[in-house]
Amino acid sequence: SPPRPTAAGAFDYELLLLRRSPRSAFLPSAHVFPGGVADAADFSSDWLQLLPGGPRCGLGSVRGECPRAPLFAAERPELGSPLPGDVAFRLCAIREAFEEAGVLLVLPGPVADAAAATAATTGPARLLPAERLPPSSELAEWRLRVQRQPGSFLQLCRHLSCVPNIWALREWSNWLTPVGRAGRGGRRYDTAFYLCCLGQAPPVASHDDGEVTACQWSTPSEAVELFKSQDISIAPPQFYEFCRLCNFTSLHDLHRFASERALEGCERWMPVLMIASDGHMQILPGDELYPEDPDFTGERKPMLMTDKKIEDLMKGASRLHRIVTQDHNNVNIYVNIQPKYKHINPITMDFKRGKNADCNSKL
Ligand SMILES: CC(C)(COP(=O)(O)O)[C@@H](O)C(=O)NCCC(=O)NCCSC(=O)CC(=O)O
Ligand SMILES: Nc1ncnc2c1ncn2[C@@H]1O[C@H](COP(=O)(O)O)[C@@H](OP(=O)(O)O)[C@H]1O
Ligand SMILES: [Mg+2]
Repeated sequence: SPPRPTAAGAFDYELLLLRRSPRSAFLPSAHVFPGGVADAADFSSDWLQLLPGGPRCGLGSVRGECPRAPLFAAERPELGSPLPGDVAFRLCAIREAFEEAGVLLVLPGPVADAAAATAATTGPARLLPAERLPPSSELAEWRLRVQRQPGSFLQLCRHLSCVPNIWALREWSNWLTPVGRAGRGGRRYDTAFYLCCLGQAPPVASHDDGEVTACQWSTPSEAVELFKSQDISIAPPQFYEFCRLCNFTSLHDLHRFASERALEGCERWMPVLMIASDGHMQILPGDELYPEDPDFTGERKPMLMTDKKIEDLMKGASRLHRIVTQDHNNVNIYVNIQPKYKHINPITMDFKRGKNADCNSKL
């Protein structure tokens, strides 16, 4: 989201947060980023008629030296899809943002080639001006149609002579639901988080009164404060990302960082739960307690149990990368390892004492 006048040192951008329905089967009432499960329509070969040619439809290649996360590495042609996963996931993210929040991230089409895509998306993105959009009642009808039938999103793009702006999204992180946190029917998510900076005033976001019951724009530190004061509930991945975004008060700096960093790809993180006598921890890769051979399916050792206290598990630990929960809103991130993939560590703070643990913290 966009620059806006603020006091010196304050954030000049806000994040779009959506409150999930209390009836959701997974994370009811939690605040999350827009998004959802990829649909077969996101992998349709029909998209190739709208997107520029080339192996990745004009997306630059990821040149990082570290291996690609499995979600991105999967050979889609072998799975029956002509579109690379990364293209389909971006189409899914843009479709879901339209369905859930009514925000339509598209560019006037056609986008001729990779060079045109790059040129159009170097700086923070812009949405279509109102005069390029149909009347709001017509757009609302399209939104319902897409909610019912995800394939209608392609028809909408054709109707508007537009292309989903897949190039505005920057690969940011990849979270796999811990085995011990699976939802109904064992449901888990391998979630790609993309970051998109908009160089304009925040667009109107409207909830769908179904899956989503409220939309709000908040700065990263406001989101953390709302969580601390128990005004909103958020899951560990979103909490981690809010604290990571707290490093950036300037949209421009965030956009530059995310654009350069995205070329490295990202690491898939599956937190491993450790239940202690007075709380629990989500252990992340790089922590000295992270298992060498984590149980990704839950068949062997879905979570670690100890009768030690959290304090004992923290004492003397040298490599830390963990999210520690002592009460539902007393959640702290401890990290002292070097981030991989040119990423940045979250700003950490000690919520219990109500002041920042990191003396450089901007929170
Ligand atoms: C799971 C989503 C919110 C998507 O749901 P939808 O398809 O829209 O119904 C996803 O966007 C998301 O945020 N995924 C992040 C990864 C994940 O699985 N997060 C939940 C972890 S549960 C957890 O850790 C609970 C806890 O320890 O408190
Ligand atoms: N009116 C409503 N109230 C609660 N949840 C709803 C809803 N309409 C849709 N959903 C849920 O939102 C999820 C779709 O999310 P997305 O498309 O973002 O992945 C589905 O969850 P399930 O997958 O648990 O059925 C669906 O049931
Ligand atoms: Mg969703």
